[in-house]
Amino acid sequence: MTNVFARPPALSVNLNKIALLRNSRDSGVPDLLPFVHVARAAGAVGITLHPRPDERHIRPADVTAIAETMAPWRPGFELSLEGYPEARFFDICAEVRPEQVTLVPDAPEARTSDHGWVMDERERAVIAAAMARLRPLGCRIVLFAETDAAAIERIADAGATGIELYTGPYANSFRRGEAVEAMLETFTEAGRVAQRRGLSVNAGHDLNLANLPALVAHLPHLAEVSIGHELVADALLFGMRDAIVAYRSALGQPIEEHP
Ligand SMILES: CC(=O)[C@@H](O)[C@H](O)COP(=O)(O)O
Ligand SMILES: NCC(=O)COP(=O)(O)O
Repeated sequence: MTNVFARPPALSVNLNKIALLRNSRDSGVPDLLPFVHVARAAGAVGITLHPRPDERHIRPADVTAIAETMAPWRPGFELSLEGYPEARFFDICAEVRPEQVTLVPDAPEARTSDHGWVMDERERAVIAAAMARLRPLGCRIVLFAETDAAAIERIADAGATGIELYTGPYANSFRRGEAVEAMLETFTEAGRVAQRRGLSVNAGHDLNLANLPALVAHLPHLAEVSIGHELVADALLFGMRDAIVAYRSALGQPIEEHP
């Protein structure tokens, strides 16, 4: 299937790994704020931040400072926060009122986000409480999801705005040179289920310049990808601006000539 009619997906730049490097010393270097300016100038749709409970990378103060930096350009240049639905995270969201919140089912000690919501009875209760807290903020409420049609249906029943499809296993198989066509077809089917239920479709985790085009081709109406780890790794090699432009090109976005 080719994504020939829908608008190319937008790119939100996740700065977690810049913060991880910053936290390895007490100098405050690298400062995150210049990367916000570069991301906007390079055509990203916004910034994604994941203030985890252990503050291994993004801290609440980073969210506040980045929101203030972005203020003149919001809501067009979007702030997107990711996190587990608990009081600390809700307080951060209430303070900066992001355009989008993506809820992940991560345990506090999780090494990274490595699964979506199954929406069993316990999780449905957690999400219902989260919806009550987040809806008044007026943000899009997205749930991290796997390509499980039944779970996506339950996410729609819970009143979410959209899903973010977890792409970690796909990226891993792609990296190992394994056949991924079957996985891509499951993304296509998951996208169909989401679209039928009125859910927007985002995607994320371990996406990179090599594995993006096939995913985009198999996910018509993919609205947005949020990318951090591999984009920052590429930025170490060829600069943040050029990395963002390369990822936008891999998404099929028209690249305007920069002066
Ligand atoms: C939800 C997801 O896949 C990522 O956005 C997540 O934020 C990655 O977290 P780490 O950067 O802590 O691995
Ligand atoms: N939601 C995915 C994200 O924000 C970044 O994930 P990754 O590219 O760091 O794996």
